[in-house]
Amino acid sequence: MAAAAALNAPSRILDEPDVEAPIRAFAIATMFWGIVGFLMGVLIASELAFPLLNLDLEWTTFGRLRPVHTSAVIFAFGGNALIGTSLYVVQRTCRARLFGGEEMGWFLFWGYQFFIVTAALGYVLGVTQGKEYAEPEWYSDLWLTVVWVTYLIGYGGTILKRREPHIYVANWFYLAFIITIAMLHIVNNLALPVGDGIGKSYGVASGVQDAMIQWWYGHNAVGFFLTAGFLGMMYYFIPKQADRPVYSYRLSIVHFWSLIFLYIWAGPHHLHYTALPDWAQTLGMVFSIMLWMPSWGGMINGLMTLSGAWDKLRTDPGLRFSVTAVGFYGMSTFEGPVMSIRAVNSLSHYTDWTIGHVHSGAMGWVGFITFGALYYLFPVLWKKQRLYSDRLASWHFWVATLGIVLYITAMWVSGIMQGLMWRAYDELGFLQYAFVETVAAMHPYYVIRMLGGMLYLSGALMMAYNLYMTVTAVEDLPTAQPVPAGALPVPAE
Ligand code: HEM
Ligand code: HEM
Ligand SMILES: [Cu+2]
Repeated sequence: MAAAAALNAPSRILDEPDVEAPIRAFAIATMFWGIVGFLMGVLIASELAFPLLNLDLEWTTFGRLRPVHTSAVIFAFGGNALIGTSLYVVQRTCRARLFGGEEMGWFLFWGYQFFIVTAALGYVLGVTQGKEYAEPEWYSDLWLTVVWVTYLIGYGGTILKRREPHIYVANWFYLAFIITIAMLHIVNNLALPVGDGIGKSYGVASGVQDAMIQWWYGHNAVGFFLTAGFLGMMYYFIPKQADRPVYSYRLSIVHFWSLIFLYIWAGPHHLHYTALPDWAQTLGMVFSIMLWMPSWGGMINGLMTLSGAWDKLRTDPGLRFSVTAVGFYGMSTFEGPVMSIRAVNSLSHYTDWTIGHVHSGAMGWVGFITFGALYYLFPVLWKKQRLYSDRLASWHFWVATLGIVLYITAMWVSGIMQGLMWRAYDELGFLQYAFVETVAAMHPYYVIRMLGGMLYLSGALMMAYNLYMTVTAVEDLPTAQPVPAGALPVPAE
């Protein structure tokens, strides 16, 4: 009950435009970086299909642009979505203004954009730590640490000064995301700058310890950035869009604790058949398989929230994105545990199967839950009566879904084919295929993936146009009349 009351708490105290202004900026930045990141994805997908497009220039090669893509979609698109929505959600569910106010919001906004730009510039110029998803060199890392600590203070401070006794579950997920990312970021980036320039450092760990720390980081970046944070989004926006309380509040708490407890141990599934001791690989595998359960618990909780409101899927395209996102979440969290089984991983590792798994989670879950939230947020944040065009949003939905389906089915086929070709022997015990033959066999699938990416990108462009028109062409909400105190809703205790 307390939870439902928190979710429906009146947001009148937040009506002053100032606190919302940085959140509007985060919403715009999410859209902007999303398009940049998807465009980069299409570009590197095209480079894999047609290597000529590398242009023979160091700045435009696949090797340098790939981290521009991954960082743009994860940290710029996903990060702006998470910071923006978390600041929106925490103020409403806590009935408190952002701790640190508008200034804090703007510092976070510009500080984070500055981090993104310094990191991306480094990649293009060849400055990198060479650690996947942790490529930025020490100067960008230090700056991000400052911004992130500010974020923790702003977010935590808002929870501490809340006027609603209960801490709604979405905040738990967001807080786990903020705290864990701080810990991962600091430990994985411990490094000593060397040389007279600023572009080089050595990490403090080496060998297999370094590998383990890197994949403890990498795996939990998936678990806490791409999963926990977006689950916070799910737990706030799906009930709002469906106009129903969370299906089971108790399940959401079980979901939370089991998920964060299990995720943190599963990192070694990225290091099967390496120098990492066998027992650690087995540990990672076992925890990954167990992770299937809380993941599906969360999926069921998200989907069942629609009980009695399924008809809304026909009329609310934003909700359609959110619910399909939860479906993709369920799919990728089933595929992940399967791939973590060592025998399966011996086939899938290093192949496009991994890339397909990544993108059903990334484009399907992370992308779609964010699109759903943006379609909900834009009219609310700009106080508009409605979305400019439901029809266009519907087009976005189908075009993007088709794009994902093309992407991941192409990668399943090419990945499994690639794995099988690598391990094929002839009757004399020689490898049956030269490596270059496997590369040639990938070509048609790389073209299909590129087309899938183009569809996904064009969907995002439709969204950008739709949201722009929502802000500029849709009538404002009538200005709210002050509500007499006696008419305020009271939580049912
Ligand atoms: C237009 C849509 C997209 C296209 C065309 C695309 C394309 C690509 C390509 C070609 C790669 C490199 C694959 C390889 O090295 O073989 C890649 C990697 C990656 N992309 Fe995307 N991508 C898209 C959207 C996204 C989104 C929305 C996310 C995350 C939210 C994402 C996250 C990643 C990650 C994490 C990797 C690295 C995977 C790994 O190392 O296993 N991508 N993408
Ligand atoms: C129960 C949940 C999950 C488990 C157990 C799991 C497991 C795995 C496994 C075994 C791999 C392959 C490692 C390798 O062979 O190198 C992998 C790769 C990956 N997964 Fe998942 N996965 C899960 C959910 C997700 C979700 C929801 C996302 C995205 C939102 C995701 C993103 C990734 C990424 C980005 C990689 C590639 C890492 C890299 O090599 O660069 N995973 N996952
Ligand atoms: Cu992992």
